Amino acid sequence: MEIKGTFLMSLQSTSEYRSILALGFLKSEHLRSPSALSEFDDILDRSNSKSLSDSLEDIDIMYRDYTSSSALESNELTPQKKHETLLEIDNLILKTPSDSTLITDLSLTIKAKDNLLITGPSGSGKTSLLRVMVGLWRTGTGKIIYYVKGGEDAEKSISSDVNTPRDISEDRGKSISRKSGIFFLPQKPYMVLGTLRQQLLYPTWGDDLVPTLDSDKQKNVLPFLSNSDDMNSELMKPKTDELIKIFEDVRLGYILPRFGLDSTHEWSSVLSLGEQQRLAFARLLLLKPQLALLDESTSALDEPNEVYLYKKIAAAGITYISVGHRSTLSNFHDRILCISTTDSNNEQPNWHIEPTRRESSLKV
Ligand SMILES: Nc1ncnc2c1ncn2[C@@H]1O[C@H](COP(=O)(O)OP(=O)(O)OP(=O)(O)O)[C@@H](O)[C@H]1O
Repeated sequence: MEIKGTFLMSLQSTSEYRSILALGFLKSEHLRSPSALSEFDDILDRSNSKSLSDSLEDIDIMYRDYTSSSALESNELTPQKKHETLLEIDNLILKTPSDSTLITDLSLTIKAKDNLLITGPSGSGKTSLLRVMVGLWRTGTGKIIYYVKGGEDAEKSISSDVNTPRDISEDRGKSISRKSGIFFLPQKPYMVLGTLRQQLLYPTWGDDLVPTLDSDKQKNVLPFLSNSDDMNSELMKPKTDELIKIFEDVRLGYILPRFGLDSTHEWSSVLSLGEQQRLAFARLLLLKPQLALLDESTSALDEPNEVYLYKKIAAAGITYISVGHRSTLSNFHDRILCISTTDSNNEQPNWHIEPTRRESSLKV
């Protein structure tokens, strides 16, 4: 995964900026800070001059209600059933904002519990594909359709928010993403200013939190949220004993006696990257989204911890798509999407899908 610059500087186009706004990700507190404002001005100025990338933005992302999935293989319409279609990618041609083609004519369907690993050489476009899937990039052509609960409402909200950024309120942004049932975990998890309790509750129950945008280490993070609007209610908010259990579940129980749940620290400095990655999995296990997009999210973990966490999310019924280089990752996935670098002399698609061969002892 390529990570360069600050979070703000990593926004590549007006659509990224709008997507972030649409998700209510940037809080008004940040927009009031002079340095943040000037960074935003810079971004907008640069974005306005990016007529090339904007003119290339032709990838459609749609959210449909899961009951409309044509690929349902049973007559029962209960969500989360195995074989329920969660995602369809149709004839996707993925380009960078500077118009280089990364992936040619990709079509694939992801069904519940059909976990996909994306591999390929460095620079082939794995992270870019996830960027497109979460709406950060739209450069290229084709369609991405998510089948989620309340999909049609989510679709309407997204298109209107993207088209009318002035009208975007944080609440609307949050409710859109809550409906999406999709959660994106980057390699470097997003640490908010606050307590460990608040780290865990972010982003779903973290309405009072301030993202730490001032650190060079915080970037490229788009927390799409989970199950339903109800998730945000105080009633659903996890209680202290549940939070403690989740820390134990991701093998982070040992940090609680050290810090407690309610003291504030600069967590991106205090916790190792592996600990931050486990904390991000704790958020995932609290939210239990339908689909998780994992971009080298276990890269700083040793193999036993990686196996353990994948087993946990599989047991929680979360379907996932991972990007990663480690060969052991194939043990936790059903299929591999292999992307190769594009060759202008070859008209064949630069990708293929193959089943994984798993070591039975490591299967999740
Ligand atoms: N904003 C941008 N404008 C132009 N090109 C870009 C931009 N961002 C990334 N790229 C290029 O797109 C290509 C794919 O990048 P990407 O990060 O998707 O690769 P990757 O397969 O995830 O690589 P790695 O395995 O090293 O993480 C790279 O050549 C990169 O330089």
